[in-house]
Formats: sequence, structure tokens, C-alpha cells
Amino acid sequence: MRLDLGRSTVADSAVHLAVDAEQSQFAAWAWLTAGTRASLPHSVGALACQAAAAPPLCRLFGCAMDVARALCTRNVTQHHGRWKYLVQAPRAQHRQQLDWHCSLDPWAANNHTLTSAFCGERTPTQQARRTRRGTRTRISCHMTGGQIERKQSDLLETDRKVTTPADRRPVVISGPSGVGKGTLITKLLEKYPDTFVTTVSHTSRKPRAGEVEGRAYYFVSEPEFLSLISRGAFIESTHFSGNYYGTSKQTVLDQTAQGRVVILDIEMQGAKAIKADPNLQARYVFVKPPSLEALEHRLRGRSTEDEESIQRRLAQARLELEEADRSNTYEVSIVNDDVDTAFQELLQFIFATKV
Ligand SMILES: Nc1ncnc2c1ncn2[C@@H]1O[C@H](COP(=O)(O)OP(=O)(O)OP(=O)(O)O)[C@@H](O)[C@H]1O
Ligand SMILES: Nc1nc2c(ncn2[C@@H]2O[C@H](COP(=O)(O)O)[C@@H](O)[C@H]2O)c(=O)[nH]1
Repeated sequence: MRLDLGRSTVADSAVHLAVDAEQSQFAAWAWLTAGTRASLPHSVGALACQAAAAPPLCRLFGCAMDVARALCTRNVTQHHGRWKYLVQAPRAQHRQQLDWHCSLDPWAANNHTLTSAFCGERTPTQQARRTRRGTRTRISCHMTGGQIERKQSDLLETDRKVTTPADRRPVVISGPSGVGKGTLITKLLEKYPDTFVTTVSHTSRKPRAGEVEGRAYYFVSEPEFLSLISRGAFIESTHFSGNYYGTSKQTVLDQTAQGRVVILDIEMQGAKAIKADPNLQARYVFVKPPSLEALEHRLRGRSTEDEESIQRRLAQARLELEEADRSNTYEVSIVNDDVDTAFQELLQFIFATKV
């Protein structure tokens, strides 16, 4: 797997872990495969990213330590001589918080399977221990390289059912306010809940009815937003239609650590800022309305803006549409006339593009 985090890239990661969570039956696999270029799917989740960057494994395989610290400081502890990785179940539909404790021993086993951990099967031979405290399930266990090789084939069986893009760089989706970016992204997340995840931006705008703190946005006051900017919290930020918006470094780290392809819904200036940063690698989609009239109709139909905000957003839309035609920021422009057609075009771009 590739973990693109600014300057540091953990490529050809030596650690692959996967989580398969089916309703009440949870299982997690973990193993190390030296020199294997991962082609593992969405199920290589939080575990993979965090363990890949964990200090002992970094030393073993020369991964970037700064990535390791960023991802693992809060989540790795040493316990009875073993490293423990605390990770969260990566599937969005599991509303309850589920933490996993996996014990990894990086020195076990043979040439290509260096170590392993297996959690979830409650057979005595695998010495899995599962405890439940409140809404949290904690599982810890350990198994040998031989055992994990058997599990590897099970996992590959799971992999075949999974759809995942070959190019796993974050996808930036821009377009005028009201064009339907959120609608398309929602469809994407509903269709592939284990493959994609969105960042959660900060904004100084007031929450709309139904917008939940930490899901739609992190809602902060303008002084708080400016203070976050001065502390370098954002990879990009902008002032749009009277409010501040920004993508924090932390949200990119958090979402990347889930092992899914990150989707960023940001306006054009933010997209340009990301594109101009040589440390950030992403793909860029621009969504256009069939006409300005249709855009206005959608903005009004959404009933989220007052007249002043509608006018500001329409004026901004005209500028963005003109600039999108001139700009070389975007790899693809999709006209969102019929939403299903636009969605198919988005899928085609996301899944067809090769690294
Ligand atoms: N193809 C379409 N045809 C008609 N209506 C659409 C279409 N796509 C989206 N809409 C509607 O247009 C409105 C705006 O869509 P949406 O909120 O997804 O836009 P957005 O680009 O995410 O806006 P913003 O940038 O302000 O967040 C919504 O009411 C949505 O249901
Ligand atoms: N540059 C950024 N733009 C962002 C970010 N989060 C959202 N947005 C864009 O803002 C407008 C307006 O959003 P709304 O929720 O008030 O309708 C829209 O075009 C979003 O794409 C961000 O972090 N950075």
C-alpha cells in the first residue's frame, strides 16, 4: 500500500493488516510480507497504516519515522515486551466504537512472513482473548508465521470481492456551490463504504439544520479559525462566500489512517493550493452544472442559503466556471446534469485511472 502524507511515503509497506467485520463476527488479520508491493484492498484499514508506521517496524524496514510518530504516538504502547497497536474498526457502518489491540512480534517466523497477529477467532489454540468493556470490544492474541500463512489465503479470498481503485491517491472534488458535489460523494460512500472516506473540514460558517459537528464540519468561530491558521493547522484554507473553510492536517492523517481512499470536497482555491504543494499527491475532478440557471435552481431548492448567500455563491460560481476552463488543475470535468450519468463518469475516472 502507499501512504502519501506530505513528504513521507511509506511505499511497499512491509506490513499488511486487514480487518473484516461482518455484523457481530469480527476478525482481524495481520502479517508482514517483506518486499511485497501491496495490492490489498479497502480492508487494509487503520491497522495497516498504523502498524506500517510503528516504530519497531520502521526500524526494521526503514519507514519514515516522522510518519510513524504522527500516526502512532497515541496508539502504540509497549506491553510485556511486545508492541501493541490500538486501532479503530475502519467500517463506517459500525457506529459503536470498537478498538482492537493486536500484539505483533516483528521477529517471528520465516523469510517472507516475518510476523503475524490474529485476532477474533475464539479458538483456544489461537489463544485469542476477547473482552468487552462497555461498548468497546478488546481482542488480543498472537499466532505464529505458519498459522498466519493459512489465514493469508482466506484474506485473498475476501479481497477478490472488493472493488478498489488502482490509484489510491486522495481525490479532490471541486465545483460551484450547489452543483452536486456532496450528492455525488454521498453516492460514492454509500456504494463503496469500505473503499472511500471523506475528510472533515473546519469552517467558521454556522451549522445548517441537520449538520452534525465532526461529521459535516468542525464548526469553529472566526477567531478560532484564524488562530488555527496561525498555528499551521491546515494544509489549505480559504475564505469563501463570507466564511472560512480549511482542511486540517489532522483530518487528512486521521482519514488516511483508515486505509481508504480519501475524498476532499473543496472549492477551487483550496484545490489549487493542494496541487501547488509538491508534498501532496492527489487527483482532481471538477463538477460543472448543466447551466447557471440549473445551478441557481438547485441552490434555491436546497433551502440552505439566504438570498445574499445565494447571490454570493452564484457570483463565485461564474468565476469558478470561467477559471475551470482555463485552469490545468483538474484532470477531468464532469457535467452533473443527470446525477446517475455524472456518478458513472466519476466512477470511471476514479476506478479507471492507473497509477
Ligand atoms: N443532477 C442533479 N439534478 C438535480 N438536482 C441535483 C443534482 N445533483 C444534485 N442535486 C441537488 O442540488 C442540490 C445541491 O447539491 P449538493 O448539496 O450536493 O451540492 P454541493 O456541490 O455539495 O454544494 P456545496 O458546495 O454548497 O456544499 C441538492 O438539493 C441536490 O439534491
Ligand atoms: N478550500 C476549501 N473549501 C472547502 C472546504 N470544505 C468545504 N469547502 C467548500 O466550501 C464551499 C461551501 O461549502 P458549504 O458547505 O458552505 O456549502 C463548497 O464549495 C465546498 O466544496 C475546505 O476545507 N477547504
